[in-house]
Amino acid sequence: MAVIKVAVAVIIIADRVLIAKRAKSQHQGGLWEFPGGKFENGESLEQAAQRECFEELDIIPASVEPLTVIEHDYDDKSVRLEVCVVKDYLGVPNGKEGQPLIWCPRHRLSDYQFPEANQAILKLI
Ligand SMILES: Nc1nc2c([nH]c(=O)n2[C@H]2C[C@H](O)[C@@H](COP(=O)(O)OP(=O)(O)OP(=O)(O)O)O2)c(=O)[nH]1
Repeated sequence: MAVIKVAVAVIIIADRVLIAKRAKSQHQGGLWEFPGGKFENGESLEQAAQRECFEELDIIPASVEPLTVIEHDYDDKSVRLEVCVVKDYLGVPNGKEGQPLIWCPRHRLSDYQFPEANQAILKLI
């Protein structure tokens, strides 16, 4: 199975993390996620995270720090999540694709359901 390479941005400001709800129609739909999406040709993690944050949220990350890489096989897809932490950005976050957004206190993240691959990220933040 081809591995889908995904840039994932964990946006943390004042101990709150920005999470978004995936649309029902998407892979892993209905679950909460960290903003991000598939890499385009030749992009670095910083470039992909900046593009996805702008496309999905109307913000431009100003600091992008690599956090980890997670490889995970779902039944129907294999993903490689390249995860970064964003501690500063330009703009005001807005769910441009109609996706619900929540600034979740870090200690409340366990109240939300994330895709299985995210468990490894949740342990690190
Ligand atoms: N963005 C994001 N994707 C995640 C997370 N956890 C996780 O397993 N994924 C998986 C779900 C999808 O299979 C893949 C991301 O694909 P996507 O559909 O969001 O990417 P995209 O916005 O570029 O997609 P597209 O609709 O433009 O095709 O990574 C996460 O926290 N954030």
